[in-house]
Amino acid sequence: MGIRLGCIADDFTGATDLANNLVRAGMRVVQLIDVPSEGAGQPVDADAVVIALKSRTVPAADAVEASLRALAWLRSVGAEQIYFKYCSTFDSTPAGNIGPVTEALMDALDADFTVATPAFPDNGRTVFKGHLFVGDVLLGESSMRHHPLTPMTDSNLVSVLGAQTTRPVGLIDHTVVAGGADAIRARIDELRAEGVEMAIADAVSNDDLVRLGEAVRGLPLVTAGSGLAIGLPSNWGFKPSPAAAQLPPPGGHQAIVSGSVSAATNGQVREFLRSGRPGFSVDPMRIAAGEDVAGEALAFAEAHLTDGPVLVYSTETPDAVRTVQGRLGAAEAGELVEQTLARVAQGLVERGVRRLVVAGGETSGAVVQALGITGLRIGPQIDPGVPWCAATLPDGDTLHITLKSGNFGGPDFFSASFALLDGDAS
Ligand SMILES: Nc1ncnc2c1ncn2[C@@H]1O[C@H](COP(=O)(O)OP(=O)(O)O)[C@@H](O)[C@H]1O
Ligand SMILES: O=C(O)[C@@H](O)C(=O)COP(=O)(O)O
Repeated sequence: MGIRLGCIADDFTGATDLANNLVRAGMRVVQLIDVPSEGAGQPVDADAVVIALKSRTVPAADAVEASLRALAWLRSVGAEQIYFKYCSTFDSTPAGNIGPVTEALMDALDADFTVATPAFPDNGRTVFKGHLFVGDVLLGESSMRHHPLTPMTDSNLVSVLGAQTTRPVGLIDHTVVAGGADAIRARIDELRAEGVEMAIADAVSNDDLVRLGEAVRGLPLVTAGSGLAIGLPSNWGFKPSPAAAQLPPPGGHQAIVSGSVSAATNGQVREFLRSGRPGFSVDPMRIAAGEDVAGEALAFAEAHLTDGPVLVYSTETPDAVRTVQGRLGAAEAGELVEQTLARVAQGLVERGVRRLVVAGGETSGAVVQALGITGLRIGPQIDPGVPWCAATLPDGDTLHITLKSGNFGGPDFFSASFALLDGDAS
């Protein structure tokens, strides 16, 4: 059996989130970090392949180029349908990258229609009348309005996507979705006849995603958060399986590296420190001043690693982040912090850490690249959208790693993740 679903994820936490939902719906999934170099990685023994890119916040032309390279590779291994995965909060700007990447993939696949839905009800992301809700509030009223790189102030996804593409954008609203796959297909035909090429699809429950999944069977391209993955595997006869993939037994020291500035991560960092666990705060202004902040963080960690998990974090409140960005520039501050945290992660692994939690999508990209990881095996789910994974380090050792999306996970996520790993795999 060949590759059924070929997936292109625009960040690394998003990729494991998607892989996790596919595994739980019964597919065997291989997750690759970036596009394999020519000739590498074939043949692939899996039902789905997820290629993790770091393309969410790069210039649109670079995101398009990387996504088309990923597409070419996925087609070379025979993928039957392509899934472009973006954030469940539709993180993007008027310049992209969701619109431009979708257009480029449609052109390359000769696709005249695709759907777009970031809905992920298990994590409180629902779409109704084209408007995205985060928990009980509209996207534009949620903490995402303060995001450092992709502030989301408009909740109407038809207009958000419309601003990023020259193609007409329509809506498959909830009345249609509730009517089932035939009704959705009829609406798609109607939109096509009107010249619409992309449509935001409403979904407020997993049942809606299952109905949508059935309806988009046969479309060459679908675009979504990770939620739609719940509804696709059954198109090929895969059955949901609560038994997440087994990972090898864990060992080694435990650490957390957090560069996420999302509201949920702020709460998780506060909770970890409140419970008396050790944490080292990384100050971007000190990095910019040329101080050896990574070295200090590693010396701190080394003194505590034998007593349990240690946290190294740059996580700060939106006000503090804005102040730093005002002084250094948003992109420059982000880059400085990402590179420092990536060096810290490398140093932690050199000091025997083999169970590592990383918080934040951009941060995870920097860390995984610095560690030389090329693929991940998906293990048990800690919280919706966040699985433990196993990676092989360049020296052959196994690292258990979880890449936590900024706004995912309960307040005690850090402690709970280590407890789950030890309970599950020991
Ligand atoms: N204290 C800080 N000041 C300014 N920028 C920061 C700070 N801490 C982290 N950042 C940057 O903010 C961005 C956070 O993005 P990401 O890692 O995707 O997490 P999230 O989206 O959950 O906030 C990264 O580029 C990170 O380097
Ligand atoms: O879809 C989602 O919300 C996540 O999979 C995701 O992509 C989150 O990104 P970060 O908040 O940047 O971790």
